[in-house]
Amino acid sequence: MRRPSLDHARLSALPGGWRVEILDETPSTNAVLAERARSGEAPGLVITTEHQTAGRGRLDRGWTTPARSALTVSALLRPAPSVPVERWPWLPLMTGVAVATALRKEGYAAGLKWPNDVLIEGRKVCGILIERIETAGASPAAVVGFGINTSLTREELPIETATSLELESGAPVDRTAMLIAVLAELSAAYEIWESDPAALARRYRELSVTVGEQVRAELPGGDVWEGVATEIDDFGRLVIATDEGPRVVGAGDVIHARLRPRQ
Ligand SMILES: O=C(O)CCCC[C@@H]1SC[C@@H]2NC(=O)N[C@@H]21
Repeated sequence: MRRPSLDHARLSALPGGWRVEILDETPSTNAVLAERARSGEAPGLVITTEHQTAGRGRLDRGWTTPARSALTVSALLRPAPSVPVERWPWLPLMTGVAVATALRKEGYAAGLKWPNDVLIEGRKVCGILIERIETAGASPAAVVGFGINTSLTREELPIETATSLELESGAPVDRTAMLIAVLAELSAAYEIWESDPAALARRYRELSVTVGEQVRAELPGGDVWEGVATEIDDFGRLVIATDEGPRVVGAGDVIHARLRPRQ
């Protein structure tokens, strides 16, 4: 059965100033939006597609999904120059807060695996990739990309520790409604990011499913640290109690010992 398309009409006038453009097919919504950002596009533009064929993932991985089986979305922000640059690393975590909050309001038991994977019952349902784009004559842009698996079947999942909303709920997902809900939460989380970083950190910590877990952190330089994740610090980094003492992780891949493959 053909999966339903996004509903242009319901996405045409959204609160928060979001302007949504829907592409039938594109290699990567982040790539399209980054190009628009470089040409000086104003914040608020959202690019989504029915079929992303060569999406970009974290750590140079790919992110490709069958047509109409996911929400593959990129939203353009241009933080005010008055926001300190040290707050930028919180943007991916902020996006995780927005997606997890939207999913929770829809009844999913969503949580955040550090830094910004959204999990349901230990399985990944959404990945997030933020790209910073320098723009001549304007403040730098953040391309906020997220991919939510909405109706992927078990056979279509890229890895056995992934899931989709429909696999979790057993019910069809209205992708248009879900996109509207996530954009509303993105507006709210962005406002908190701009005005009250401590409140954002509190919200992130409430949603974290990594703190308290036995984890293995694989760092970009090749180091591997194992231990219990003890906290998210004020810079959004993960602190791990290893046998050699506390270690602070700013970037890398974190694997939960208890991540469960779908049976
Ligand atoms: O590796 C991850 O977990 C991050 C995946 C991010 C995928 C999204 S889908 C929409 C946007 N466009 C891209 O090319 N990537 C992001």
